[in-house]
Amino acid sequence: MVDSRLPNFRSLTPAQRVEHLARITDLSEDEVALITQPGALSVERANGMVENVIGTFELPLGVGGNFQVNGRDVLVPMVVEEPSVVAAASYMAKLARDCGGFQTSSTGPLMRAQVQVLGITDPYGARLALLKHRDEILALANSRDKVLIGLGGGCRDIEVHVFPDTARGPMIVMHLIVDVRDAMGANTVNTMAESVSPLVEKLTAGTVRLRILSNLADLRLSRARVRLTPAVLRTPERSGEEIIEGVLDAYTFAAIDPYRAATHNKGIMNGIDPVIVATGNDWRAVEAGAHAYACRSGRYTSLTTWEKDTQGALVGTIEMPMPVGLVGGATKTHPLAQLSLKIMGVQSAQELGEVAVAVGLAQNLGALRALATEGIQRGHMALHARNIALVAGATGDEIDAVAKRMAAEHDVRTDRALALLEELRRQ
Ligand SMILES: CC(C)(COP(=O)([O-])OP(=O)([O-])OC[C@H]1O[C@@H](n2cnc3c(N)ncnc32)[C@H](O)[C@@H]1OP(=O)([O-])[O-])[C@@H](O)C(=O)NCCC(=O)NCCSC(=O)C[C@@](C)(O)CC(=O)[O-]
Ligand SMILES: NC(=O)C1=CN([C@@H]2O[C@H](COP(=O)(O)OP(=O)(O)OC[C@H]3O[C@@H](n4cnc5c(N)ncnc54)[C@H](OP(=O)(O)O)[C@@H]3O)[C@@H](O)[C@H]2O)C=CC1
Repeated sequence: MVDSRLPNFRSLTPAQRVEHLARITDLSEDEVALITQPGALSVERANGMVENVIGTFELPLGVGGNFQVNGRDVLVPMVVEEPSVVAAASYMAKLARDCGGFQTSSTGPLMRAQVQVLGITDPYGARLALLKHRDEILALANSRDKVLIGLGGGCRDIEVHVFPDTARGPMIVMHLIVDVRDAMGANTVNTMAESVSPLVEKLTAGTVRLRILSNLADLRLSRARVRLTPAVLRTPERSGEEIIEGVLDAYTFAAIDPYRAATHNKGIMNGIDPVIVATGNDWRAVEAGAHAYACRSGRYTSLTTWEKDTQGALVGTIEMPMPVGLVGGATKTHPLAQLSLKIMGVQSAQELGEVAVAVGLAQNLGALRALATEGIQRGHMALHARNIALVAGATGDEIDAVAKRMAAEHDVRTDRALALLEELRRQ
């Protein structure tokens, strides 16, 4: 079993980190080379993925450490350009593991496809016509994807939503509810939606326009819960109780105010998107689902909840759509995507979604804890300082030397980095 606790990982060189990772996750020499050498995604392969390709664009690949999910240690590959994200997630995962880590669950992998029908005068009558022929519609949808049916997936049900009075006249929207197993499922459900459209037109005497999945994947939810005692949260400067009160104040702000909720949820996605990108999944789909779900009550609010239990411990939860796959899209074409799954040791798309939301919950706590106590700048800017040093032209040992001076001075700016670099080079 992998030990995800990574003490001193930060003080290793990237090569030493990969060596450690390879040892504990059993990576082959070829897999190590994929991580360490540039060009894991060849231009030839990239050219097969999207259009007008002229090259590839690399981003840092880090590892979120310390995660324990349902009692299993998980190393989390994170592709992200923003400093302090990996550190904050690892930090909160370290605290959480002392309290049993993250407990997760999820719904089945059910996606929705929408079929828009116009040109009808009796939308409620058309609804009943579709519901009456539900089995026929399901059979037709399921005749299209033998592989998915063989894997135990397929179209499970239909819903019909009526919009009796729109700017374009009465409209009905039929949803296909499809179990997409280990795929993200967009192409799968879109094919089904297109294939049932002639039957839908026949049954409703209407005209079908759009046939496309819904990114509000509210039937495909992943959930995570974490519980941290005051003793675990305590720092030399502050009691655990004080930190919990601060986190609860911060959460309440996000729960009541959409201006704050947008930033709060961005902090959650700081943790989730890097996992989605590292596994070759469609982060726009996950982002769209997250924010639409955050608005499901009609008011945009927090994707997480934070509360205090009767023993005074902080309890955090998250629930959100997680349309991710282990197959399909770029998950098998980008060589590093499958490697990320191997490092995580996940066996199903559901498990991947659950790990991703656990990381999002940890990330949210990392930001709230910092914001409600010392402020975000100390930890974040200290790590961002390395970026600024690079912008100023620092190389090799100069990067850390310049970054440390700026962090110590609480003055992280490019002009200061340039001055420090000049000073360093004069010595
Ligand atoms: C940055 C820390 C973690 C420092 O915090 P610290 O107290 O200086 O950390 P530490 O040195 O005591 O280390 C504690 C643990 O953190 C991890 N850690 C610590 N440093 C590193 C590092 N260099 N490399 C790798 N891991 C690191 C590591 O796991 C370490 O344990 P160890 O393994 O060493 O026993 C803390 O200040 C923090 O969590 N800050 C919050 C940062 C954050 O949220 N960043 C997100 C970007 S800001 C944003 O975009 C979102 C936001 C804030 O707007 C969202 C919102 O408003 O809600
Ligand atoms: N609005 C959106 O979010 C949209 C997103 N997209 C894109 O769609 C792509 C994802 O679509 P998706 O349908 O997942 O991709 P694919 O169509 O590439 O893969 C799904 C197919 O893989 C096959 N398959 C093999 N093994 C499994 C398994 N274990 N579980 C499930 N299916 C399996 C199935 O049948 P078979 O082998 O017969 O194919 C299935 O239909 C992403 O690239 C996304 O960006 C596209 C349109 C809109």
